[in-house]
Amino acid sequence: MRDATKSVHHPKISEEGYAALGVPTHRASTIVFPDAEAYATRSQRDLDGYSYGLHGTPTQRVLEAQLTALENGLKTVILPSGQAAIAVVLLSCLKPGDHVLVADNAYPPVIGLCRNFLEPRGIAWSVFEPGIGAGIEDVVRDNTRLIWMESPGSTTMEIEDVPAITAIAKRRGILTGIDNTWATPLLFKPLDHGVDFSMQAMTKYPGGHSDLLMGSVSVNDLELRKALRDTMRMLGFGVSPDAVQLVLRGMETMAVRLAHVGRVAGEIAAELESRGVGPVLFPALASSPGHAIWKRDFTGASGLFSVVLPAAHEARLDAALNGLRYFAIGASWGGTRSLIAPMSVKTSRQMPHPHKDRIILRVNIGVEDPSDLREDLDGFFTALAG
Ligand SMILES: N[C@@H](CCSC[C@H](N)C(=O)O)C(=O)O
Repeated sequence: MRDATKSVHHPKISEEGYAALGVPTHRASTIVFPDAEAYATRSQRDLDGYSYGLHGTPTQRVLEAQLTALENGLKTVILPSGQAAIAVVLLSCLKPGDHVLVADNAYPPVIGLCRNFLEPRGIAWSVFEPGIGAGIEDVVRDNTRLIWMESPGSTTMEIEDVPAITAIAKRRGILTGIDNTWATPLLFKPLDHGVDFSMQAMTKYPGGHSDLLMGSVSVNDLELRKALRDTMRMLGFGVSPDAVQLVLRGMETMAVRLAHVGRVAGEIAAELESRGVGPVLFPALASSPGHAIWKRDFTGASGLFSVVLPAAHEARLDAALNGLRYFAIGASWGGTRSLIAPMSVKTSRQMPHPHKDRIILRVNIGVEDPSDLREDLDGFFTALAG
């Protein structure tokens, strides 16, 4: 072997006696095969096997298996973002002539996907009131193929009656999916409640440090997993093993972080409600829509809540935001840093909503000292009140 060849052919070394706690980052585009026949038959390999880097390396397989275990599922796929995960669910099971029912509190880009991508391709959509429960029976159509839920919903935080909806969907042969990003499978396990597609944006709590994008979908049915993987293959969707490694690391502390931010968010949300800063939207508060269902179905709360800004305070919002010391101004959430993001549901919400014309402040509680956070919020709401 000459030098140039030696330079690219890595020597085999012994790994005997080596063991570490972290998951190795296996990077690959090319997967190599032991012989010509193995290469020729690579497409027959099991979906959990290896054929091309886009479809996963052992690093991805570890994360898929770990999520499957947490979700009480059978299989999991991982996608480049939460929105990509939602899109792949919809594209894997809808065809022209079908209809999809979407919760009116769904992440706004889901409505954009329905309006701007599905509808021009002959897939009908409509929204349902998040508190509809068993009333879903009245709004499903003969061609409804999928019901898409989000509980609690983006920004407005209503909890949906998932068991009531899935019971009716099953009887009518309709698939169901949910964005479970707020709760993660640690606080709510959708598959246990009859949901077919349990999706979460791992961008948030599993990643946990505001530095990556990823999504996952877990299922209990091999055919659904195959349809998801086929769709991903056609669209060329895969995830970087480096990002997966960061999620695996983040997940090791997720239970501890969630318990902490859920407790602090609960205390602060209750304090803000008593102070009368405006309606506080947080499923753990008795005043929040769907609180009784949250108590029945969830094992806890995470650290994200919303505060509806009174119209009289809007003019002072920018100055109040600029005065924050510890809260950063930013929209994504679930990381270690506390955030405030002014949001509006004016254009995303299809149905009437009491806060449709208001600015809604989405508050992410991070892992800073709660006393610093209280001080910062005290100054913020004092400045808003004028
Ligand atoms: N429902 C959640 C998460 C939606 S996806 C988040 C992110 N943009 C991604 O694509 O990973 C929310 O409302 O934030």
